[in-house]
Amino acid sequence: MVTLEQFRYRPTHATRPPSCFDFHRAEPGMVAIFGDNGSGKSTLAQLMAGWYPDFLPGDIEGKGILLGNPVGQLSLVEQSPTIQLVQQSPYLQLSGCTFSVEEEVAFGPENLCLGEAEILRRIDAALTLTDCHPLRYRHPGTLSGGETQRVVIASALAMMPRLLILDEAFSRLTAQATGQLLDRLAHWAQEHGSLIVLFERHHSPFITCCQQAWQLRDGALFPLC
Ligand SMILES: Nc1ncnc2c1ncn2[C@@H]1O[C@H](COP(=O)(O)OP(=O)(O)OP(=O)(O)O)[C@@H](O)[C@H]1O
Repeated sequence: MVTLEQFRYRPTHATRPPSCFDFHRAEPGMVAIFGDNGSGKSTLAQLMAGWYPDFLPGDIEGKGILLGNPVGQLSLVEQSPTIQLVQQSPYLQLSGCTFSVEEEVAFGPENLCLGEAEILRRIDAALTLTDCHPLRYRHPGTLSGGETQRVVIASALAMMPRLLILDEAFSRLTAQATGQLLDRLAHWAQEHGSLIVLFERHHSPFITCCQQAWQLRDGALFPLC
């Protein structure tokens, strides 16, 4: 589903040599990439989410394939039905143009021009998985950080992506909420034939839910399991 072979990304005006990535995952499931602050996690997450070149200007080298398409071939809009990225700051990812959590989660599927019944089915499933049903009629602007983070994850799930990238997407959740959500996401990935890639600083509790893991260090990925 994702292959990077001797893949290098050199940002415009880079101040350090480019990292060189080797990563391969052909099966659905949940995997993780760990790295310290400044190791390049978010940049790699954005590359895997198809942000090059629209939001990641620069040069690439090597082989990079996302869901069968070479990195940089499709625009972000073309990739949004199949690839979703959730980042660390949830407030920056709300659409800003909806008046309820339900509308917020419906925003993506509505843009896919799906029928009403399918949109409602997706909203229900996403709200259930993320425990967001009690928030359904709340204005997104009134939510806490943790609630907003769960709504942003629900919005990504409602797109039913084949590749879901979660970049420190649990930072505002309690340990208990994180554990429960990880279990559910691991099941969801298997059930839908999707790949979830977690980007995190600490191994625990993430590594135990993942089938494969890598450490991002000194500009390269080292397999952990
Ligand atoms: N492939 C690369 N080549 C050159 N510079 C890079 C590359 N990847 C990342 N950088 C630069 O390194 C810095 C840290 O990158 P990034 O934000 O991706 O790391 P991070 O691990 O997500 O950090 P944090 O955990 O602190 O959020 C940024 O200034 C980024 O532009």
